[in-house]
Parts: sequence; structure tokens; C-alpha cells
Amino acid sequence: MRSQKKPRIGATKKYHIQQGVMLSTRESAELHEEQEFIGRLHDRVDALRGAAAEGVEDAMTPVGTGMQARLEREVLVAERSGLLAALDAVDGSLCFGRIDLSDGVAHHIGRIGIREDDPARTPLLIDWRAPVARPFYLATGHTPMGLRRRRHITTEGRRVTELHDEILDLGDRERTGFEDPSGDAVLLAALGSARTGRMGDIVRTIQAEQDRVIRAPHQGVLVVEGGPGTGKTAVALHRAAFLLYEHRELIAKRAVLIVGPDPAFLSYIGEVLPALGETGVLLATQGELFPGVRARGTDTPRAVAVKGGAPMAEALALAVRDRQRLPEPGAPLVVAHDDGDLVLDWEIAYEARQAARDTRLPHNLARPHFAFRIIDALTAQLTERIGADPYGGPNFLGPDDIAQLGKGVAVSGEVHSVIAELWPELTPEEFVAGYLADPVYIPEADARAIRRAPGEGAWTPADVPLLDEAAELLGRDDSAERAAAEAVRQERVAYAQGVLELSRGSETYEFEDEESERLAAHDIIDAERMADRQEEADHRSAAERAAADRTWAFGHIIVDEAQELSPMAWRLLMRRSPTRSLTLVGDPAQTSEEAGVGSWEKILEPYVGDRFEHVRLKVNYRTPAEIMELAARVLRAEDPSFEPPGSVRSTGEMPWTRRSGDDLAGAVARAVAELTPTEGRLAVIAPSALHEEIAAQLDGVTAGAEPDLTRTVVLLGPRQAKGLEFDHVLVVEPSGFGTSDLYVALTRATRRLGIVHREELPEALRGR
Ligand SMILES: Nc1ncnc2c1ncn2[C@@H]1O[C@H](COP(=O)(O)OP(=O)(O)OP(=O)(O)O)[C@@H](O)[C@H]1O
Repeated sequence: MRSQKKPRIGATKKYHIQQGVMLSTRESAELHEEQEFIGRLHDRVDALRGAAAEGVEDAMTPVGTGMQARLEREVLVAERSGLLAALDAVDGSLCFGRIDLSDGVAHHIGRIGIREDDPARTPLLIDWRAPVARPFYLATGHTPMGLRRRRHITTEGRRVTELHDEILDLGDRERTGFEDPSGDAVLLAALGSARTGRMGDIVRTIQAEQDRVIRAPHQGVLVVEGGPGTGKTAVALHRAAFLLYEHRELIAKRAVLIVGPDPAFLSYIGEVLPALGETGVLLATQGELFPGVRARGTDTPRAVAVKGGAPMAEALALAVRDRQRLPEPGAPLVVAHDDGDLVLDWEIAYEARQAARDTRLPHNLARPHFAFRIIDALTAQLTERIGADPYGGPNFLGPDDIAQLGKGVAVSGEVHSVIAELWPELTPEEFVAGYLADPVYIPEADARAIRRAPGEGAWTPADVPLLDEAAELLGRDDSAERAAAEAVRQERVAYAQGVLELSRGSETYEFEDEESERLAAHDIIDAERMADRQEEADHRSAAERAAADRTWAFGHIIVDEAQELSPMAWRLLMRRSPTRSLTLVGDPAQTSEEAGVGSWEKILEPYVGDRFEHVRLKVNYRTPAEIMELAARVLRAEDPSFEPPGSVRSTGEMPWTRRSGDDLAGAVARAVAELTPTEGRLAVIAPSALHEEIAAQLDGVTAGAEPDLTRTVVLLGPRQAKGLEFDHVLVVEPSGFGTSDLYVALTRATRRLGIVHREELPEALRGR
């Protein structure tokens, strides 16, 4: 541990630029220059915002009725609304840095790129994701990357409040007066600041090891592993923003999916990307990944493990085959028909089933093949009965008669209900509900753990991968819908064709308009593409469309707390990423006991073999060294060689433990009163069984599945605390936690940690 050498919070020199503080002439000049720049930048943003707002209004006002005008209008509205939203979102702390190059050029760095309103569209503010901005994050005195100086700029609204300079050219004697000798004042201030219950972005202070992960190539699978507080989540979110910027065409169109462990976590991280001006992202828990199903139910840990286990895939596949039935041999089904009863025996059904299975199509798509064979066989039976020559000659019926008979069989309600009985059309929901009512092809003990009577209990997150698996096995016979959609498309093509012809006729008119540099519609587009574009323009954003489409292939998928996902969940996610463009973020030491696959190799082997990148983040930015030392003892009790990530800070405040006597909730209430911060947040992390008792003693504090993390005091179960952080944490009755849950709970605080207990403490926490 490096705690001895670490600066203490508050011990770093700060350069607060306030009224009344004496500044040297040089400092005043520097400050004036930055203030002047920030003013100019905001004036430009105001102008852009005004133009965008006006543009949205203009674009919404119809200027023409043609297809071209409509298309352009829709595109303009979308573009300008997006620009407006981005400008509004990034307004706070728009510019946060400046790099001065050795050749005298300087660039200001910010959340988005802004250009001057001049003919050359000179860059005014460089987007943090642009290659030019990279030295801001990577340059060191050892490798200055062409930089003389790096400046961090802190603003409040439009006022510059702090400047921190780092000299990167060690031969440069020039000083501004704002030098930060340690180079980490801004980082430490960010880490020590009060929490709000919502994660903030780290764009001002991304560290070099994090920058490399954020900007790694998008193809393939990247595993980001690291202990608590190493910034895995922050890095993953900034990576999403980077990929959307770098590959706007490729990735924004297909959207980015971010999968997190629960709704509270998603609301915790939900503001990071909008603050970076990015909205093309779908945030979802596992329970939300099957459109139309909101998985609100809960499972026992055992049921979660069984439902998530790899053998479920095979069991479901076999269970689907069981729904393709045959009559008992020797007990044929009799089908009433106007021309006399028909007999459907084992042989006929067997051959039809074989032919349908040979297509290798999913159940519902193979069903028409089964039906066709059955109808064919029954028609042959009828033909034989009606047209047979009693004297053994050829059948009296001609092809037209036979076709007529076939039609009669094909539309017979009786025939249809027999086919439905032998090979029913199934929805994933009815199939999985049926399977859970009577689980087969798994050991009886496992079946007992997941058995659920039809209609009993809600869908659970662990059911979602089963529903998705079932949807794959069953397929959806959407031929009727597709035929209808194609008919609509053809109409649209015909309409577009008409528009293009009109547009050709008005060619001179289009080009007479000197102001307009736009090409006429027919120069750039044919009718089919125009029809397609109209369809695209009609639609929702990529993220919204993706949310509603089970078969959507995402541009990139980020999985947080990836160590928690089951083999069945991985199958689901990999279907959503046919190109295997994924970032997986996790910490095996924080895996819940019953969850997970075990190792990244095991998770990924079925999908990409050993072709994945693996990086480790090694610095803990959240938990002070004093708290981390205690948390590490919990894991060392099981694995003496365990090494936690090194904390970047120490606070001098030791974590404390307090025994309560009988009135545990009373002791918790007293500790909460002591710890409740005037600013920031406090979490009480306690076994769920104690929540009611504890909540009764805490004013205005409730427990529940979706806690409001923005409240000053929050009561959570250990699993709910995963991925979150608070200024202060009170852990209650740690003997009721599993090892990894306890490790998670102990590593959530950025400042202070207290432990209150009535029972004996776990061995690792004793003696404090
Ligand atoms: N470069 C940075 N600059 C400022 N803050 C940072 C930086 N890196 C990480 N942090 C902060 O450290 C805290 C922990 O980050 P994060 O939640 O991403 O860690 P994690 O590795 O996902 O942790 P866990 O596994 O415990 O959930 C957050 O408050 C984050 O904003």
C-alpha cells in the first residue's frame, strides 16, 4: 500500500480565485485571458443554441409539400433538436482544459467540439474525444507529447474559479503562478467532493490507464477488470461516448446497449452520458431485455442458479421437441370431414414431423411444413377413397379434382385443430410458463427449485434469458406481417417514383434558386432508397427501436458487473451482438456466491475462443486507504494472497465498529444521526431481514426494490449496494453477509465507514 506517501484530502494547495484575493500581475493576466475565452465560448454557444432553436422552428414549418422537402425537414428537425439537447446538457463546465504546445499553439478542451463562426470554421473548443485532445490525458514530464503545459480550468457557470497548471517541458522556465506541483489537485478535489446520489462524469480527470481503455478499438471483446473503485463503470461509460463519437455512422445507427445489475444502478449512472452530450444509448437490466416483459418477480438464489445454468439451453430445446407430438401407435386420430372421416395415424404424423424437422427451422417456422405434409397425406387418403376404381384401374380423379379436394382439407377447421394439437404454434411466454410448470430434462432437485404453477408469480430477471432462448427455438411466423409491410413499401416506392418524376419536371426551378446548393432529389436518390429513407425518417431513435426489437443487433454492448451474468444471460447478449463488439466490465472478487460463470475464459470461450483483450485497472479512486485495508482483510481471510487495488487517497479517518446490545435499530439510528452529512450522502447497508426494524427508527427512510439514491440517507441490502458509492457508509450486522457481499459493502464509502453489530463480528473484522 502507498498510503504513507499519499496526500491527505484538504492538504493540497488550492488556487481559489475569489474576489479580494491578491493575484500577481502575471496571474491576473492569465486569469483575464481565460475568463475572456470562456466568455467568448459561451457567446458562441448562445448563438448556436439560438440558431438551433430557430432552426427547429423553421424546420417544423412546412416550406414545400414534396417528398424532398419533407425528408429534409425531418432530418433538420432531428439534427437541430439533437444539437440543442447536446448544447443544453453540456452547458455546465463546457470547457475544462487547455494544452499549450511547444510550437506556441494552444487548444482548449471541452465536452463537445465548437467552431468559430468564420469561413474556415476554426475550432474554438476541441472535443475531449478528438485525437488532438489526447495529450491532455496522456502527456507526462517524461513523455510530453509535444506539450509545454497542461492547464485544468474550473468554472462556476461562466466564471473561472480555479486554474491549475502542470509544466511538461522541464526546460521551460516560464511560470504562470498557477502551477500545481503534484499535478493531482484537480483529481483529488473531484474524488473528495460530496456525492449527489448520481454518478458524475470524469472527463476532466481521466487517467492515462483509463484513457487507453476508453479509446481501445471497438472491434472484438474487451474485458476490463479491476477492484472496487478503480473506475470501471466510469471508464465503460466514457468508452460508450468515445465510440459514439469515433464511429458515429457505424455505432450510433445501431445504438449502444449498456447492461447493469439493477434499476437503482441504472438510475445512478443514467446522467453520465447525457452530460457528455450523448443520448444514443439504451440502458437496461437483464430483466428488461425481452421486449414486452417487465420482470418484476424474484427467485430464490437456487432458482437463479438453475435457470441461469448452461444445461437449460439443451433442456428447453428438448422440451420444444416434446411439443411436436404424434398419435399413439395403433390409436390414430379421426378427423371429421364433409366427405367422410379421415384417419391420421402414427406413420403419417411421423413422416410429416420428420420432414418438418429436417428443415432445421425453428418450431413455429417449421410448422407450415408439418401442416403441408399432413394436409397432403389426408388429401391423398380422400382421393383414394373417392376416386378409387373398384376394379383396380387408375384413380378416376384428375389433378383439378384433387386440387379441389386438397383445398377442402386445407381449410377444414377439424384438420387445423388436429395439426394445432400435434404441432401447436407457441409464443415464448406460453412455452416458458408451461416449462416452468413442469420442468423436464433437468435433475428433479433442480426442477423443484424452479417449478412454478401457471399464472403464479411474475416473470423474474432469470426468466428473461429463458424467454429469449425460447423465442430463438420457436421463431416467429411473421410471413403475413412481412407481406403486409412489403405491400406498404411497394406503395411508397410507387409514390416516390411519382415524386421523382415531378422533381425532374421542375429541374430548372430547383437550380434557379441561387441560394440553394442542394441537388435535386433525382440526382442523389432513386425511388427505392427514397422510400426506405422515408421509412427511416418516420421512425424513433435507434435506441428506442432497439428497445422494442428482440432481434436488434447493437453497434456495441457494454456489460457492467459482468461477473454476475449467467451462461444463459450470455447467450442472450451474444445474440444481440453478432459482430461481437463488446466491453465487459467486472471484478471477480465481487461476484455473488450463486451467480456468474467463474472466469472470463469460460464466459467467452463458446463465442470468441481465446480472442479477447484483457486489461486491469489497478488504482482505487473511491475508497480511502484506511477503509480499503479493512475490506481487504475480509477477502484475505479466504485467500491470504489477495491484493486489493491501491487507494489513491488516505483521509486519516479510521473505520470504526460498535456493538449495540439488544437494541440494534436504536444503535443504528444513533450512528446515522452522527454520520449524516450536511452535504453528500449516507448509506446504511444491512441484511434485508433487518430493513423494517431499522427503517422504523429512521425518519423518512424507506427500504425497497428501487431506492431513491438522491436522498441524504438511503437504506440498502448488500446486493443493492453493488456499483454504488456514498460519502459515508454504515454497515449493519456484517455476520449476516456473504464474503463478497461484505467486501462490496465495505468498499462503497468515499470518506467514512462505521460498522454496528449485535451478533459476533466476522473474524476478519475483529480486534478493531
Ligand atoms: N479519473 C477519474 N477522475 C475522477 N474520478 C474518478 C476517476 N476514475 C474514477 N473516479 C471516481 O471513482 C469512483 C469509482 O468509480 P467507478 O464506480 O467507476 O468504479 P468501479 O471500478 O466501477 O467500482 P465498483 O467495482 O466498486 O463498482 C467514482 O466516483 C468515479 O467517478
